[in-house]
Amino acid sequence: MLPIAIEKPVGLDGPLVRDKSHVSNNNEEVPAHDVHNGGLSRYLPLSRISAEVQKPVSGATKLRKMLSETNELVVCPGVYDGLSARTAIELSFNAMYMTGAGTTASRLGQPDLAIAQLHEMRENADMIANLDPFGPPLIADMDTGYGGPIMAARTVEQYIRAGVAGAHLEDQVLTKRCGHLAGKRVVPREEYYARIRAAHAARVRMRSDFVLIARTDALQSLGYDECIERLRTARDLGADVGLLEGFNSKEQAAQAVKDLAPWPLLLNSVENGASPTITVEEAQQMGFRIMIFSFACLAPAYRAIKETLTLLKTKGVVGTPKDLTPVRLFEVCGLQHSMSVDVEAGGFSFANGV
Ligand SMILES: C[C@](O)(C(=O)O)[C@H](CC(=O)O)C(=O)O
Repeated sequence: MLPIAIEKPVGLDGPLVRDKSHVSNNNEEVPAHDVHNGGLSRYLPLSRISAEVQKPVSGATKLRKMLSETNELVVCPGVYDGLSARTAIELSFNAMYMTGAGTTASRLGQPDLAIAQLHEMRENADMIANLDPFGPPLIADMDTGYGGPIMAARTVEQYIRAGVAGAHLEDQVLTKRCGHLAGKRVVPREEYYARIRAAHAARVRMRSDFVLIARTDALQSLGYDECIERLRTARDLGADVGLLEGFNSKEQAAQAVKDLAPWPLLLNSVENGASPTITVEEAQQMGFRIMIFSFACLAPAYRAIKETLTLLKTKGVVGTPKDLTPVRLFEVCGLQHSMSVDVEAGGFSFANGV
């Protein structure tokens, strides 16, 4: 189900090469922040580049290999903008998830109700997926595919060109809503299958390792057996991974893994949503292969912003911790790399430091 296609690596062929100091003596990856004091730089200076240095591999190929060559659970924090993605990269997560709910909230200030469309989603995913060509692969939300089969295919093509490693495609009606809200409606089986066929055909045409994740939201209205039927058919139509949205219980989640084995399943963890909280360890034991935490960044960001703005409103101060200097925040966003680009090019912008 998960063969590795031969694919031209996505990323920059030029001077951006991975600093070998990230690899320890026993060949294990050393977290970037341990090496570079804040995950500042993953790139070698031009002067240290030689022929044998590692080239970037596409996120799609990386993700497919994680699924086909290991038994690990791929843990993906849900990121929604540049800073949350940079933070996940700083902490050396193996993969990331771009949440549609978070993209809609942060870019449009709107709820997760089919308001963000393909161009907003693609643009956000493109930015996040390309922050670090050597970084973690990005799984993205592709909702309903934003139309019929033609749009589902177009979405896959655009996501692949943007460097997205994989995405989930669901069976809700086009006027969809967050999977953890009541009142969801799904399209008939054949309409869903046409979306999946179109998405799979697009990935084959693009000769990409893009990981197609079939999601069903049918549990609420049609029940568990219908979900298993839909996912089995999606698998047979070429989907690489399954996602049953909104489990009612831990037992049901474990049962779905068994019923669809050995096909890999993704678990969407939305704390305080429709499903019980399942820990990474529990998901691992159940046999899930990917776990996304959709609200991992969005919910705490809202809380922190609100607390800070309340302080500003009531006390007239912001109260930023002393170590959170502007330089520190810019470092998270690749300041050192930007500076090295200028210096290597003979620029003078940083002759007097920053
Ligand atoms: C996974 C999801 O599609 C997302 O956008 O992150 C949402 C998350 C949410 O709104 O709770 C979903 O589960 O539908």
